[in-house]
Amino acid sequence: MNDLIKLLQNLYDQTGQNLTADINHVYGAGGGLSLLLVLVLFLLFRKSPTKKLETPEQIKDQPTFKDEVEQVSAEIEAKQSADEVEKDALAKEESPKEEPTPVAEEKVEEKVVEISWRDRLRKGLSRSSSEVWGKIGAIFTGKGLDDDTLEEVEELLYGADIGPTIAVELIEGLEEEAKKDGFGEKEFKKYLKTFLDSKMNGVQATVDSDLYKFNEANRGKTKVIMVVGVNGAGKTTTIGKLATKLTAQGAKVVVGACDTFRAAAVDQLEVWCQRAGAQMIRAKEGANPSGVGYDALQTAINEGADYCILDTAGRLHTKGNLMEELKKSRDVLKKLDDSAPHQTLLVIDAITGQNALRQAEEFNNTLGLSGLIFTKCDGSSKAGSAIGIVDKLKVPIAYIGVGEQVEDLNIFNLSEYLDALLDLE
Ligand SMILES: Nc1nc2c(ncn2[C@@H]2O[C@H](COP(=O)(O)OP(=O)(O)OP(=O)(O)O)[C@@H](O)[C@H]2O)c(=O)[nH]1
Repeated sequence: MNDLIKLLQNLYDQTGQNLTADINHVYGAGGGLSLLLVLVLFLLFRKSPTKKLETPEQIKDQPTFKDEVEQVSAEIEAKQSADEVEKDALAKEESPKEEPTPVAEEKVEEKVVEISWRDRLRKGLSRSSSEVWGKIGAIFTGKGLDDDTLEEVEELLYGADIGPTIAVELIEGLEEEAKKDGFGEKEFKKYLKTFLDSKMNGVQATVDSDLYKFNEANRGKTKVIMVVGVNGAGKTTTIGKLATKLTAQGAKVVVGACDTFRAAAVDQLEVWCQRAGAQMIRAKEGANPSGVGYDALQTAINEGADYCILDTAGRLHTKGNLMEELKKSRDVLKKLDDSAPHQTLLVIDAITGQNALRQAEEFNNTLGLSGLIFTKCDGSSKAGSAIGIVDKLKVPIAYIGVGEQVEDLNIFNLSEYLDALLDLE
């Protein structure tokens, strides 16, 4: 106690207080210190209150210091990654919007089955080939012809739609040929090809090549093609295909929709022209067919088009007034170009058979045809009718159609046609 009194007196002296330390001062200082200690402890306990643990489970579950450290670390990590996400998002917002990376176009393996023209033609003429020419050929067995089989051949040839004149000539020749030893089906077909070729090739050589191939040297010299035929022969479809073939070669094409009777025909033509990239001129209100033809040619000349193709309304060759109207439509073109039309093409549906000759004769008498287009050879066994018309009228076949696609129309090649018709390799 004396030591404490001394310690207190020293403290008074050093701090310059004029006091005398005694036992009461020691008790007072001790009480003050105790109070200070209690206060410190109270504050400490209030800052980190401890939970009152009641059950053994609670005690067991009470997080240890290690747990707390791990939890705090996890919280810090979570906070850091949240900050990073937020930072990234902010950076993205601030940076100019990135264009989405174009997804590489998936290459769809499209199996485009390319069918050659030769195959299309053979397929198209297969009915004529098997139902007509195959049957006739099968009669020739290499053992000559007796009267009965000759009669059978005659009958089939007359029904082959090649026309009676050619049929008679053929039979006369065949009577002689069939006497030769070993004159079988193969020989018959070869003989037939030579015969038909000799009948047609002179006429076929007169087709104007401008119909097939656009000649750059003729750029801007509008070639006028007038397309005529009976209803539904395939005029509009053929014009669509033809326009497509010419524009594909770089030619500028104007098409005149001169069918003022059937609005659907004009709409159908418009679809073809849009696809082909050709300009179509349609009738102004109340216009007549000659007027549309005139307008179309005027446009074609003004715009330096290479071709002006005129689609006329279908008409029966037996209707005199309608045939006269066609003549008027043709003549009005001469006011703009006295050499127009440069081509007048008759579209013939192969199904027509022998009646096609009558049609062709009437149209030829009225307009003077420069070419024929045989359509729908795929749906008929009468594709042979083309032969009789060429021989009789001396008008060549310019194109042949064997289906509804653009690829189904092609230049008429005599040798190819006869090979397909007679099923020769
Ligand atoms: N199978 C087949 N169908 C064809 C061919 N050519 C045209 N057609 C179809 O024949 C139908 C008549 O063809 P269009 O072109 O409208 O005939 P159009 O002569 O213009 O007819 P109109 O305007 O009524 O005189 C259409 O359904 C064509 O798709 C062909 O070569 N083969």
